[in-house]
Amino acid sequence: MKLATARQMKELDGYAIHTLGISSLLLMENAAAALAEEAAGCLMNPGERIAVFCGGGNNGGDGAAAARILARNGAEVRLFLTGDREKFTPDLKEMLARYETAGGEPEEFIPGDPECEAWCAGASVLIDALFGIGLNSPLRGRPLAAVELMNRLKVPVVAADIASGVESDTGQILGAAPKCVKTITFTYPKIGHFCGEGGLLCGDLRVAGIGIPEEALSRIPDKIFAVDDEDTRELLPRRRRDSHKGDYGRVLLVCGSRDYTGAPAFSARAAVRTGSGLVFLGVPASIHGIEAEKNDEAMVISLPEEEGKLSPGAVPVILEQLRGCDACLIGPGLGRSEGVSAAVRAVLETCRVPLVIDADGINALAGNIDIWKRNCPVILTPHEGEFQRLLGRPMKADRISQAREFAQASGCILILKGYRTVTALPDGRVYINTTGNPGMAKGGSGDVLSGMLVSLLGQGLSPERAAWGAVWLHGRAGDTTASEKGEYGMTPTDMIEAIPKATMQY
Ligand SMILES: NC(=O)C1=CN([C@@H]2O[C@H](COP(=O)(O)OP(=O)(O)OC[C@H]3O[C@@H](n4cnc5c(N)ncnc54)[C@H](O)[C@@H]3O)[C@@H](O)[C@H]2O)[C@@H](O)CC1
Ligand SMILES: [K+]
Repeated sequence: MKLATARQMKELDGYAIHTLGISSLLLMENAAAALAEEAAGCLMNPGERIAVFCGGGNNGGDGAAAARILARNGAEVRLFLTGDREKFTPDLKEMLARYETAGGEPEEFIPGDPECEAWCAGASVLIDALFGIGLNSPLRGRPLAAVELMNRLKVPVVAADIASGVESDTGQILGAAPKCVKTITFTYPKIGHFCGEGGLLCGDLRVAGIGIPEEALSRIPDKIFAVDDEDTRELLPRRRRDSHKGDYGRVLLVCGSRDYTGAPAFSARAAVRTGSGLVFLGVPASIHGIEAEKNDEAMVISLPEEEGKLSPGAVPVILEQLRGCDACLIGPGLGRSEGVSAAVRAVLETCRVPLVIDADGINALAGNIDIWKRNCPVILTPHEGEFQRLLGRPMKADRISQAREFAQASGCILILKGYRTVTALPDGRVYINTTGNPGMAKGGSGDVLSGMLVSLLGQGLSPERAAWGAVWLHGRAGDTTASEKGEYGMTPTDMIEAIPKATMQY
């Protein structure tokens, strides 16, 4: 699902209005009709109360027009204004005039007014039309008081375009924002509906067309996406009836240390469950027996080690194993040592097939290995802590900008894990994941993801599709697990067991 930035939306609206000659008031009426329909959906009967909070921009204009439509349909509507009248946009002024012509009386919102608060407490729905994509500073004064009132009352809030106070391009809250049951957005969803706090506040999201023609819509570049069911429909390769295990990839996983015996098993079992033909798991010699015990399907290879971690002597064995493999994963549970750094460096320089570098593989890269020296597509899968170590400094911008900048500069695909994991591609495209839940926030989850990812790469998916596809599928397996076991008790092992169900739609 394509997303738009605030600037792109403004350019698109401007193009529709000034170049195609579509009336801005018509666009606003269309937006308001969709908003009114959603608000009316919250009523038990048409005569119930609705409070509409309008700001001084065109988002307020949507609210004013929706107020007129709802009142005409029999609702008991009050419209509260929070902006300075002198600064109202022309379209808001026109919508207020139409509201008055229809018999409505816009009121000034007075913070703390007991009569207003008591009336609003008896409403069936509140409409938040304070700010949309034009928000440019933290909420203060009357708009802030209106948001605080909305959050205090136990009345469902429906947002016009985006919850006011949510920054459209990042999802960050500027000052405060209402918790909404529904958001009705126009033309394209925005990043702020999926990322950051904004993703938690918008409630059910509906996207309404407001009459901007197809030819104009294509002006928004295909750069930012929220991955949805539609995008992943054809994700996995078909398994032909006459195929054999060689058709589903040989993958090499280099993982584990004496202190981390779970990570290799999570990754290897996840790769098996995601459909790999052959999984080779290279681990330090001292845990070979443990891993062999844990993994029936994977072929466990013993690697030279020192004190439970890979030694430089492991490098030639790993490189030998790498030959003939279709994809490689290095990192989960390796710990930190000279041998680990040597192995990561050697694999990076030698590998000719897609390479996933995760966890301690990323830590080994931080500061001392040049990731530009490589001959294969590289996918890095850090969480925020690992990412900052990789950058060598704290993140200074929002997750999306930071991830995109890194992917473009390094030429690597970056999967920045966390709530709404971001996959950034070297060409500037960014995919925001929509699956997953807090039950997955447990040690071992990341190892499951990297195993699924290397499996998809081995099965021949392009590195781009494998990256955002594995993240989505991993979240889906997590969601299936949470629905069966609950978020508290679910484990990475449960998630691995849920991968088959998560892949069953294909
Ligand atoms: N023709 C169009 O452009 C359409 C616009 N529509 C609506 O218009 C919205 C965008 O309208 P605007 O660009 O007027 O912007 P907004 O209505 O989002 O409001 C921003 C206005 O308030 C000011 N402002 C920003 N942050 C503030 C703050 N923290 N405190 C006080 N004032 C602040 C800004 O200077 C700006 O004038 C969309 O989100 C959408 O709801 C829809 O009606 C569809 C068509
Ligand atoms: K709003």
